[in-house]
Amino acid sequence: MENVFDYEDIQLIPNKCIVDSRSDCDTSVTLGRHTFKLPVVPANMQTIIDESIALKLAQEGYFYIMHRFQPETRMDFISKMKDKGLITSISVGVKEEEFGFVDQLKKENLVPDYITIDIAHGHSNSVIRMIQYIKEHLPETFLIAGNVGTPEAVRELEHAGADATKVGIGPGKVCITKIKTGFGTGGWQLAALRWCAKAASKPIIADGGIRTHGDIAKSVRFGASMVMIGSLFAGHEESPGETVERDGRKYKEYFGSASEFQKGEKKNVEGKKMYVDYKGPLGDTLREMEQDLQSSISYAGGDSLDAIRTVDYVMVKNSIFNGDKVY
Ligand SMILES: NC(=O)C1=CN([C@@H]2O[C@H](COP(=O)(O)OP(=O)(O)OC[C@H]3O[C@@H](n4cnc5c(N)ncnc54)[C@H](OP(=O)(O)O)[C@@H]3O)[C@@H](O)[C@H]2O)C=CC1
Ligand SMILES: Nc1nc2c(ncn2[C@@H]2O[C@H](COP(=O)(O)O)[C@@H](O)[C@H]2O)c(=O)[nH]1
Repeated sequence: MENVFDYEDIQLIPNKCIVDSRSDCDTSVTLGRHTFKLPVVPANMQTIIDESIALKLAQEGYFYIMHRFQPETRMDFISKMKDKGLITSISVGVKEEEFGFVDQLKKENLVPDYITIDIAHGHSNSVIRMIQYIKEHLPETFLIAGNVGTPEAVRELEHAGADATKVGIGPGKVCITKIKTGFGTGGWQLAALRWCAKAASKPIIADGGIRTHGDIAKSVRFGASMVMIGSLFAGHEESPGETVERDGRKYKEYFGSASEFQKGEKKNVEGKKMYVDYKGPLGDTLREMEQDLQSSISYAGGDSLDAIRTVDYVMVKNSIFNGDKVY
């Protein structure tokens, strides 16, 4: 790796605009058999998504991935979504009982449209075994596997049968993997995405480290088909986390999936908890994301996401905010 950079080190270079209004720009993206309004998916974390947010997102044409931290509710969730004719998208782990869960899905013919294997260190035999098992028993399901941070890992998971890979180890806002283990893509997530995307033959989901809406366009430029976001989706009215009030201001909790709060014990903790500003309704953020991305497309000189994928860029080395604090 020669070029190491992150989101704030990059600016995309504008091209001549071909639309008369930003609303003429189409932000939709196809992943698997379905097309979604935005190339963005809220993180499959317990303080980011729950069943009612999943329902709202699916009804409104956004991609979602339900988390895996209430495993006993997953069958019922899939049934309810299927009854309403909505897309089903869930997460699994790799422990022994998850193989039984896959068997149960097959037996009851509750085949999810999307399954995400959600593991910290996805470049592992346990993940490869799970990919092979799901592909054997639920071949119709679009399978996302992660997380990884190297081209070798992308190639190996694709070769095992994954339909998409998720890139990002340690760049998350509530992540402490980078501090506790010394490993990961924290601090160079955008460069790692580029490195992985060059090796990929299937879609890549960039996961973690998104701090501004412009980072979504940058992810698309560097090879992402979809972008997974936690912290920017935390703190909404609908967000599952606890709400607290301090000095007249509202905050909501956001904790890591490998935090003590999620695990209920202090073992192999690689995540922390924080409180983020209350942000109001989720719909407002989704709308603003869409408008900002439409504007990105217009600056790229096109009318669809593809225009962003080939724009030129410059490296500005940590200077684009000139010391301003954003978000
Ligand atoms: N994207 C990221 O940077 C990170 C994300 N996370 C999130 O935290 C959650 C928990 O992740 P995870 O701990 O993987 O899931 P689990 O706690 O479900 O662990 C899955 C299995 O993998 C084993 N395992 C976990 N980490 C390693 C490792 N480094 N080497 C070998 N075996 C390992 C575990 O055993 P054992 O516990 O005994 O080792 C367990 O058997 C997930 O939602 C994940 O996305 C966590 C850290 C980083
Ligand atoms: N190292 C850890 N990473 C975690 C944990 N829980 C979730 N995550 C990852 O973070 C992203 C969200 O990142 P953000 O910058 O948008 O907030 C999420 O999708 C996971 O991949 C954790 O406990 N430790």
